[in-house]
Amino acid sequence: MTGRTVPAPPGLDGREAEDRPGPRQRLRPGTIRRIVPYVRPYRWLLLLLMTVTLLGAGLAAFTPVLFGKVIDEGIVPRRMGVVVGFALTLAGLALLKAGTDYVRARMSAGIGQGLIFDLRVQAYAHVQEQSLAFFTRTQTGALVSRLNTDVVGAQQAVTVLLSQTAETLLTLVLVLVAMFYLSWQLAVAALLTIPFLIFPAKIIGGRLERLTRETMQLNAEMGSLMNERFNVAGAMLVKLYGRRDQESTLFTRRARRVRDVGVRTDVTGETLALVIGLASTLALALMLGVGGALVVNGEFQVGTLVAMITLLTMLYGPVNQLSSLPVGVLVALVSFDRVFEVLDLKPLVAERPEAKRLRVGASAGAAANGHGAVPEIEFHEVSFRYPNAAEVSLASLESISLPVPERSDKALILNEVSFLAPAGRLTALVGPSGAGKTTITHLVPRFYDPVSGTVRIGGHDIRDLTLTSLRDSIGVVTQDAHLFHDTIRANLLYARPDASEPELVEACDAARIWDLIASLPDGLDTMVGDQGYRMSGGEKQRIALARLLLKAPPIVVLDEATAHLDSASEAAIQSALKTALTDRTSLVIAHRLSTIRDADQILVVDGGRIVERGTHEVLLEAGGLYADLYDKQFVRQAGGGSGPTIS
Ligand SMILES: Nc1ncnc2c1ncn2[C@@H]1O[C@H](COP(=O)(O)OP(=O)(O)OP(=O)(O)O)[C@@H](O)[C@H]1O
Repeated sequence: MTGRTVPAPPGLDGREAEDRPGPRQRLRPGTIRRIVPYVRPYRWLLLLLMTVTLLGAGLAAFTPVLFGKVIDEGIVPRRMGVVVGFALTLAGLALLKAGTDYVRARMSAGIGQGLIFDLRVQAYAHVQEQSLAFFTRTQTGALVSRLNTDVVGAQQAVTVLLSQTAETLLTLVLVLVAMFYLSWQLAVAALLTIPFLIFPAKIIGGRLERLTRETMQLNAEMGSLMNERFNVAGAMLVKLYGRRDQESTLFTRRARRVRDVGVRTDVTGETLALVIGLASTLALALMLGVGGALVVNGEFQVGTLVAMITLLTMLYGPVNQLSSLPVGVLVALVSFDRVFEVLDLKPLVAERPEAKRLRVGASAGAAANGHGAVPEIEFHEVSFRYPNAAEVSLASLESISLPVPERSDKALILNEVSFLAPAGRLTALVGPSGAGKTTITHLVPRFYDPVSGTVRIGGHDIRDLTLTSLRDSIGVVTQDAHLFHDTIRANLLYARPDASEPELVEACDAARIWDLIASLPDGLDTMVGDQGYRMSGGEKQRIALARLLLKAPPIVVLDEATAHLDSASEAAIQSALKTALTDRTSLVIAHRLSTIRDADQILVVDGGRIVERGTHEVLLEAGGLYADLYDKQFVRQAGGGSGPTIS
C-alpha cells in the first residue's frame, strides 16, 4: 500500500465533491529500473529500430543541404545537368527515407504492442492470484481500466522514451552539424532562440502531466459506474427502485468531469503548441531578416539561406519534442507505475514454497483403490476477522475513499471455533443471520486465512498444501451459483474440460436437471444469459450441482438455497443433493429440515462461536438456541412442508 490520497467519487447517495483536488501522485522511485526486464526481450528489435532511426534522421538532415546545393550550384549558374542530377538524388533519398520510416513504424508497433501484451497477460495472471478479499473490495471497472488504458499508456513510455528520444536527439545533432557547416554565425543565432521554446514547454508541460493523471482516474470512475449498472443485477436494482433519473444524473456528473478535465487538457496542449509555434515563427523571421541582409550584401549565397531556413524549421521540431519529452515520458511512466501498483499487490493467501499436494480420493470407496481416503475437516481454535482495505487492495481501486481510515482492530467474526467434520459425513451449520456460517465455509478452500488457529484437511494444515490440490478436492455450491455467460455445456465443462457427452448427461441426470435441459430447443447448447439469469434460482443451483458432480471432489461445501420452492423442485433439489453429498465430507449451511435431520452432526453458530453441537434430536432435547430457532422457524412452517429455513 502506498497510502496515497485518491479523490472521493460519489456514493449511492449521489453526493459528489465537485471541487476535489486533482491527483498529485508522484512517480515512485525505481520505476524506470523495473521497466528494463519488460524491454529486454525486444532488445534486438530495438537495436534495429535505432539503426533505422539513425539512418532516417541522417537522411532528413542531409536533404536541406542538397536543396541549398541545387540552388547555388545548379539553378543560379543555370547548369541543367547539375539540376537534373540533384533532383534525381533527392528523389532517391526521398524513397530511401520513406522505406526507413516504414520499417521504423513496423518495428515500433511490434515492440509497443508486444509490450502491451506482456504486461496485460502478467497483470491478469497476478490479479487472479489475489485472495477473495481483493475482489470483494475492488471496483471491477477501476481494475479493468488498469489493464486497458494504463497498460497502453505504459507501452508509450517505451516507444516514446526510446524511439522518439533517439530520433529527436539524433536529428538535433545532425541538423546543428549541417547548420554550423553552412554558417556558424547563423547557427549560433538560431541556438540563442532555443530557451524561448524550452521555458514555456516546461511550465505548461507540468500542468499537462497532472491533467493526464486526473483524466485516467476520472475515466476509470466513469467506467466503474457503467460496469456496475450494466449487468443484470445492477440494472434490475435501478429499475426496481425507479432510480433512472438519479442514475443519469450521477453518470452525467462523472461524464462532465471527464469532459471538463478533457477541455483543460486540450486547451493546455493547444496553448503549448501555440506558444512554441509563435516562438519558432519569430525566430524564423529573425533568421530571414539577418540571413536575407547577408545575401543582399553578397556575403551569403541564396541557396545556403534556403538550406539554413529549412534546417531551422527542422531544428525547432526536435527542440520542442525534447523539451516536452520529460513530460510525455513522465505521463507514460505514471501508467507503468499504476500497472506496477497492481503487480506489487501481495496476494493475502499465498502458497508456501514447500507446499505439498493434498492426496485424497474422490469418494469413500476410493480408499480401497489406493487413491487415499476422503479426508476429514478440522477447525482448531480458529479465530478470524475480515482484512481491512490496507491489507488487501489499493485505495485507488476501491474508488470510494473512506472518510476515516478503516480500523484494523475490528472485532473478530469467528472466535476460537473448533470442530471436526468427520470423513464422508454431513455436518450442518445453522444459526442466526450474520452468525458467521458463510465465513466458516470460506476458510475451508482458503478464500481467507484465519488470524489464529488452524484449519486441517486430512490432518494437514491447509496452509501447507498447494492451492491447486486443495481447491481441486473441494466443491463449493453457493446460494446464488454463478454461471458464466456461455452455454450450459461450457459451464459444465468448466469443471472437467475432458468430460464426454454421456458423462455430462449423467451428471445432469444425477443433479435432476437433465429433463429440463433435454426439453430446451438447444439442449446443452442453450445460452444461460448474463450470470445465468435465464435460468431460475433452483435450476441454476442444480446446474451448479451437476458441475460439482463432474468435478467429483471428496469435500463439498454447500450453502442451501433459502428460497421456497414448489414441491416438485424441492424434491428434485433434495434428491440431487443426496447424490452430491453421498460419500463426501460435507459442510452444509442448512436451511432445510430434511438436510438438518439427515446431518450426522449439527453445529449451531452464534456470534462467531459454536454454541451447541449434536444431532437434531439431542439438540432439540437440550432446549437451547437450536430448539429456539427450530420452534420459531420450522414449527411455524411445518404445514408448508418443504423449504423452511433456520437462519
Ligand atoms: N467480506 C466481508 N468483509 C467484512 N465483513 C464481512 C464480510 N463478509 C461477511 N462479513 C461480516 O461477517 C459476519 C458473518 O457473516 P457471514 O456471512 O459469515 O454470516 P452467515 O452466518 O453466513 O449469515 P447469513 O445466514 O445471513 O448468510 C457478518 O457480520 C458480516 O457482516
